[in-house]
Amino acid sequence: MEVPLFFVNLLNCEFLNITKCIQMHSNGIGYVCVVFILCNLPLVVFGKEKTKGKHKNVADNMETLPKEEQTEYFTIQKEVVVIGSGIAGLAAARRVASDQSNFSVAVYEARRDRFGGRVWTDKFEDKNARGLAVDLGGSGLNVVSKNNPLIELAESFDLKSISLDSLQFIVPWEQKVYSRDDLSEITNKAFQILGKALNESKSMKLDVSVKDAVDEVLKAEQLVERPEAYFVRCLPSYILGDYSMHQYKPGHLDIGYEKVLLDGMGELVDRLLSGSPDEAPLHLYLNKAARQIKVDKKRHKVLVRFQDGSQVSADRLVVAVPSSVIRDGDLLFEPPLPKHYHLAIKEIGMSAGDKIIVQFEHAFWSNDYGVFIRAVKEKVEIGQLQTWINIKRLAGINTLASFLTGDAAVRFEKLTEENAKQLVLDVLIEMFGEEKVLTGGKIVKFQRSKWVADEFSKGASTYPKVGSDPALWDTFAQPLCPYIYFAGEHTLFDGHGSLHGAYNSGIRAGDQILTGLCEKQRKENERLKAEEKKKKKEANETDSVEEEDTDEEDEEISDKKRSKKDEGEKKKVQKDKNKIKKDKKKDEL
Ligand SMILES: Cc1cc2nc3c(=O)[nH]c(=O)nc-3n(C[C@H](O)[C@H](O)[C@H](O)COP(=O)(O)OP(=O)(O)OC[C@H]3O[C@@H](n4cnc5c(N)ncnc54)[C@H](O)[C@@H]3O)c2cc1C
Repeated sequence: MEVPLFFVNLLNCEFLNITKCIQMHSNGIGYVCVVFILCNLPLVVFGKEKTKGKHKNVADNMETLPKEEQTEYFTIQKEVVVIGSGIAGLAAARRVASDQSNFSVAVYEARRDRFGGRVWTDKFEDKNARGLAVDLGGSGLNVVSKNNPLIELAESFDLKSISLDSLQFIVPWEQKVYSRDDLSEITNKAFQILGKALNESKSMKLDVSVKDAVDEVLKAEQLVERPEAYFVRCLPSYILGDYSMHQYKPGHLDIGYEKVLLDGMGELVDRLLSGSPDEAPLHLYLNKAARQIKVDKKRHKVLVRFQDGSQVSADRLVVAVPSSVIRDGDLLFEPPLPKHYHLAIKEIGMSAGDKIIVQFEHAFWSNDYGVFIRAVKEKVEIGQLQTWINIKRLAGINTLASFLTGDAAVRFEKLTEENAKQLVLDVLIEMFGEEKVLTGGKIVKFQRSKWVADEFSKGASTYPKVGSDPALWDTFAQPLCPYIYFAGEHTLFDGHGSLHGAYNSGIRAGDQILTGLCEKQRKENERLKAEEKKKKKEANETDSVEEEDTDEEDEEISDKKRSKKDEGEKKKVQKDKNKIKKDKKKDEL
């Protein structure tokens, strides 16, 4: 065999030349196996003896295939790389791993010490902590969403879920506390206000924020100082300030997140990684922050370069990092993302949101309620520690968890640990009174997230800003065929900003790869093109046939004309002959 030429071809991944090279020199002796390590193909098997089936005459067959499929023809397993080990990335990887005979999959995660992304059951400080008591990221499973597969998934993993029930609404400056029937009257009225705001905004062409639309209704109906007004102003969509009223649906953000897992949401992502007993664990690489994604058309691969200088190549890539990471150019694409992807990522809102968890020596709050909501008066307090979850009621630990949303989260992240703790105490004193809070003793544990400052999340979750269109989210539902696929809560509108949305997007990306969406689309495009070409050709042929027909018709016409002319001429000749005869007779006479 012409060894140097073979290697030149191998280095360039010129499969067609390699096969020809081997065919020329193997003289039909058995099979030749080549491991295309350089080209990152797992195994290629072919031979001349095999007369039936796929490998009968490889070189000839290959020539009939498009270049891109020449690689695929030989590849037994396609390599899939997933960037980002949030719930979306893990769902995509798990889905792809379900077809092990055709795909191998590996997940690369930027963080050094954990996976799960915005799901973070932080057991670092207390390894024996009940997961729920240390959930610093997404934890509530939406029960009103018809599209929430996580409830069933948690059940299949035998994870116990519990419901947050019994709400108490506290209006501190009025020293009023509402619960049960009183509260359901307030919440009903609050949602009537929202409904009115929604209807009025729908009649307007221009979109407005939930906040502005609600404020308008409150002002018009003189409800500003009513408890239902205080309640509606506690809703996250109001707090965010620029949440689109046109795109508003209560279940997206404000209601339904009532079920939590006793062992924490981290347990669910653990199971996605490790799999059920009959599944193999996923391959996960931590401390691998992707920096650049490069499509290598020559090799029909996509390369991922990491911050540490290493790189991997893959046949298919799932990008499951938060939208903010792409928006800020922390992950570069070569060729660059198409313009409409950039536009979408810029227009999609990213909320600021955080959680705090505080454990006391003793519980000083009532265990009759699962959730406490605090109304606020001052603008600066909007979104600041308004909703509190009673972990004691759920897991028997003297712990409360609370949230920061919008500007309040950004400010809170900048506070020192001491100042943050002090603010928490101040708020609790306002809600429950100093005397009671003092009975709680010391703070024994204080944990908080900083999702905005975190370079791998840069915020809590996506939401529709005033004037935005759901189609922005769906932009990322479409892969950059055939190499790059997207997953993440920011890649589908139905479920954006949620755990179930992230999960569903991962399953979608996995399915797009498994079912060969891009290949199908390419074939369909080719079919349409061929059809169009055929139609054009047929149209041309009809034109020329028509032309031929016209010629014949013309000929017919001219024939007729000619015969008429001939007839005319014959008649004239006859006439002339008769005249001559007559003249002759005259002359004879
Ligand atoms: C405080 C808070 C509370 C929430 N509460 C709820 C709730 O109760 N219910 C609910 O449904 N949703 C909730 N959410 C939203 C929910 O957590 C998210 O929608 C969901 O977790 C997003 O998952 P994801 O996989 O799309 O993204 P992520 O979980 O963010 O995953 C992306 C992954 O990519 C990694 N990454 C980033 N950059 C790179 C890079 N360059 N290279 C490699 N890896 C990279 C990140 O580290 C991360 O692991 C909450 C979110 C927050 C922050």
